[in-house]
Amino acid sequence: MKFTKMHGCGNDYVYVNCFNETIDDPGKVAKFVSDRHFGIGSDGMICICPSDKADFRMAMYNSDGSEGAMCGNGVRCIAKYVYDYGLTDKTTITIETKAGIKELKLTVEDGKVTWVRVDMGAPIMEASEIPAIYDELDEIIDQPVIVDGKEYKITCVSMGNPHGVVFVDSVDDLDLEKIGPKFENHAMFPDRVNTEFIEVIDENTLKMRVWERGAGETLACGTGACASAYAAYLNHKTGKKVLVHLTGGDLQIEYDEEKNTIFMTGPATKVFDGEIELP
Ligand SMILES: N[C@H](CCC[C@H](N)C(=O)O)C(=O)O
Repeated sequence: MKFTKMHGCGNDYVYVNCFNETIDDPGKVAKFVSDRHFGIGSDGMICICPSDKADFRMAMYNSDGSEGAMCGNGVRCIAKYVYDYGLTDKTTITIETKAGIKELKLTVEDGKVTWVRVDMGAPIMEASEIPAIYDELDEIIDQPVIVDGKEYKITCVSMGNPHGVVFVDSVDDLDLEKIGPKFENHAMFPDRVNTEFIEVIDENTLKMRVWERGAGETLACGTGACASAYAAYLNHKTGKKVLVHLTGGDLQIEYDEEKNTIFMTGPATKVFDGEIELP
């Protein structure tokens, strides 16, 4: 199987051009290639597929083989892939995902895509749609949750995939390996959850660490940065536009209230091309 290793702010995936490759059991292949010792090493696998509704279609799989509906860093990298490899010459493209069709605007320098702005769509707060269960609440905003004997306050947002946003005093002090899985598998999230731990630096800046559903701690999460920026705005901690410092880089997130949509702008980077024999 031919592949390209790419990342957005260090959130790395194995990208497969499914115009040329056929993958019978993508969940199993994702698990194999993601292994950092016995495989290629990545947070998961992303398939770039034809679409009858948009220019391209994304299918994303976590490193544990589970399928995710949406991936913010992934759609930016697909934009770079399809432009740089000549699958399109358009600088505004649409990508179909399991969370709807996203529009992306590409910045091209010296013939290559460097930067991508994505219309990520509306944040979803309805608990049943996330899905998240908290008493009879329709929306879960700044609610106490006890994890590992400690009380945290959580705000739940879907960006097409489920997120729990937790504001903390310092993200550096967290033992994510210990608390991450407890949030991910908490009884309030029937489909598990991606958890963002957020330190508010000032009204324009957030610092974030993430424990992703199906992948563990990753260096960045685009949908998570959007969910966190919206949660920070809802909780009156920031304005509508913030810079999010993630472990592997920065993303600019802007909530457009009039359109009720979130714009995410960030880098997309190719690491290398390769070929792997699948077991
Ligand atoms: N890293 C991705 C999100 C992956 C989400 C996945 N872990 C799930 O929802 O199961 C991003 O940049 O948005």
